[in-house]
Formats: sequence, C-alpha cells, structure tokens
Amino acid sequence: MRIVVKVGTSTLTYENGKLNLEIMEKLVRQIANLLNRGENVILVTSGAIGAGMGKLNLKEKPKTIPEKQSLAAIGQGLLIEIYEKFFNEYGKITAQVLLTKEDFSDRKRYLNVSYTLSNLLRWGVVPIINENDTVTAEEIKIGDNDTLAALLASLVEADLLIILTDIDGLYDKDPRIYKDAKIIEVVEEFSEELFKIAGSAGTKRGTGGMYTKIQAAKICWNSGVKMIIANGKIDNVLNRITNGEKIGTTFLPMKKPISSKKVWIAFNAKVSGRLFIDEGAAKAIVKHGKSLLPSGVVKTEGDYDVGDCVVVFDHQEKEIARGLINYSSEEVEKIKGCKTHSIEKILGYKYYDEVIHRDNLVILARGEKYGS
Ligand SMILES: Nc1ncnc2c1ncn2[C@@H]1O[C@H](COP(=O)(O)OP(=O)(O)O)[C@@H](O)[C@H]1O
Ligand SMILES: N[C@@H](CCC(=O)OP(=O)(O)O)C(=O)O
Repeated sequence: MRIVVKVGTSTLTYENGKLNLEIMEKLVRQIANLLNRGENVILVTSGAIGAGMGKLNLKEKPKTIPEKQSLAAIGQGLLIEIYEKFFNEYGKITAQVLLTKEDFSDRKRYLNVSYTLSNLLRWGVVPIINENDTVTAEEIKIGDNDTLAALLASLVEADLLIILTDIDGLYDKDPRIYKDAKIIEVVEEFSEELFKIAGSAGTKRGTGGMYTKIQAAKICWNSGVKMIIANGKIDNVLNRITNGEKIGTTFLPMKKPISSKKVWIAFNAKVSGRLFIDEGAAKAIVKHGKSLLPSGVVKTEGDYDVGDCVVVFDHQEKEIARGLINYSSEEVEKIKGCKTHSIEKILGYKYYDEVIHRDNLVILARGEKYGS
C-alpha cells in the first residue's frame, strides 16, 4: 500500500507552541513499523510555524507575512531535525521535500515531483513534506496541508490518506458550538453539502479546520483515494487503521475515479481564463459528456493560450467545468457563438472543431458563483 499520513500543528504542538515530542516519537515508531511491514509511507507534516513560535516563545501567531515566513524557516529545521533523530533510531532514512503551488500547477514540475517521490519510496525512504512557507507568497500558496496532502496522495496514486488531527473525526456540526454533534463514521459519497458542516480551526495554531479537510476529501473522492480523519492522540492509531479497525471518519473514494490527467486539470492546473457558455452547451457537456463547441460560448475573459486551463461557467455564472483550451483568447473572441464549419472562414485556419475536447474537460460542479 501507498499511504500518505498528514499530521496537523494542533497534534504536533502543545498550546504553548512547543513540540509534543511524545506524539512525534509515537508517530515515527508507527510509520517505521508500517515500513517494516512493506508499506510505502509519505509523511506530510505541519508545525513549522508552530515550532518557530515555540522556539521564540511567542504566544500568538504573528499577523504579518514576513514574520510567519521567518517562523517557518526557524521551525522547519527544528521539525526535520527531530523527525530525523527519531527515524534514525529505527534505522529509517528520511528526505525533506518542501513544495510550492507551482510544483503542482506546472505539468512538468508535477511529473518531476512524482518521479522523485516514487524513487524515494522505491529506496524505502520516508519523504517528509511541507509547503515551502518561507519562500511562497501568500497569494500563490496552497495554504493548508490538508489540501497539499490530498494533492500529493492523488499525485502518487496512494491507496490511503490518513489525516491526523486533534479531534476524533468529522462531526455532523461544529462540536465546539453544538454539544449534541455526532461523529460521522463513513461518508460513502462526497457531496458539496459537507462544506456546510465544516467549521474553522480548533486552535489558534491550526489552519483551515474541518473545511480544508473536506476540500481534501473532495480531491481524494475524485482521485480514487480513500481518506480517513482520525485523532492523532489515539494509541497506535496508524497501525490500527491499516489493520482495518474502524477509527474516525472514513471517506470512501469514487468507484470510477477520474483519470490522473483530469485530476490535474481539475485541482492543480493554473487557471488562465474563463468561458461563459449558454444553457444548451452546459447541458451537452454535463449531461451528455460532449465536447465544448464554439457555438455554445457566450463570453470569454482573460488572456490565455492554446493548451491553457480555463474555467467554464454556465448561464447562471456557476462554475461547472475546467478544461484545456484548443484556441487562444483572441481566437475564441472571434469564433464564439459560431458554428464549427465557419471556424476556418473566420480565422483562415482550423486546429480543431471543439473549443475544449471532452478528453481535456472535467465536469466538477463546484457550484461556486463567478467572482466568489
Ligand atoms: N464539523 C466538524 N467536525 C469536527 N471538527 C470540526 C468541525 N468543524 C470545525 N471543527 C474543528 O476543526 C479542528 C481541526 O482542524 P485544525 O484546527 O485545522 O487542526 P489541524 O492542525 O490538525 O489541521 C477541530 O479541533 C475542531 O474544533
Ligand atoms: N505549512 C504550515 C502548516 C499549514 C497547515 O495546514 O497547518 P495545519 O492546519 O496545522 O495542518 C506549517 O508548517 O506551519
């Protein structure tokens, strides 16, 4: 099995920001044991900023970006030093991998990360991954490690993503507000409704709370990866989960996951433009799995080139799809609303009949209104 384990700051650190060495040691011991059993494990760890805060004795997470980035630089070294020390005790080799959003959005870099990780796993090494917070500008960050872990799990085609946090799983409402909240044991089918029950982070140290874990579940669902949210403080949690014990909340994957190329288009590719299409075209691509033809395009926005990723909005300006486009924004401006047979007359040439071919089009109702 290929297993990605993600552990959050709230599990790795005490309230005073210092690292919880006992938890870290137990986590490492369990991962080492999984390796001995023949499994491949990738560890996605948060806690760099938290550990930096602990080292400087800061009580509150600072607000400014340079301060947070400096803390990540201080804390990341400390974090890795401790992991390496513990893994070393069990004779395991670790490799630090710090990633940025571009490592996922640039197709070549994406494939490169995939080859490197596969090689590390082949060598029996434990890749220890975090976002490269120190160098990543706020507006181009992935921003939370739940999403990062899910993108990675999909990239390495993992069988399982285990998210360890400070709560027993997903509750049907925010348990801090509602005392009668109940844990959900299994989510058989992903639904956008899940976002409504997800609240923000439980501690000042955490990022994203349950919301980003649901985002991760969405990526896993579409990529065919099973995901489990469990309490990182439960004794022997990783070994128990991998032995089949029901712990926390399990999100089952889609039976027929979308192809890895489409996963990349849906969740990783940088968006360069937007297309607004009419009701008929929306029905054709969503209900009948057709390609998008120029006749259905009403409006185009953004400056994109052939092969770039664009977001497709329906007549109510709701996002319904993403795809790799066959024409540039200037060309689409000229051929929008036109029949396929007139493309050549208008442009003087024709690359394709379709604006987006269905092989490069992912239908994923995000339901997000344009501009939100
Ligand atoms: N519906 C919900 N079910 C469970 N936990 C929730 C829910 N909504 C919000 N939370 C909060 O999410 C927190 C876990 O996320 P977070 O603080 O970001 O931890 P981590 O550092 O592990 O990512 C929990 O402590 C809990 O307070
Ligand atoms: N990359 C950041 C953690 C970001 C993050 O998602 O944190 P968390 O919600 O604790 O998993 C860090 O190392 O501090």
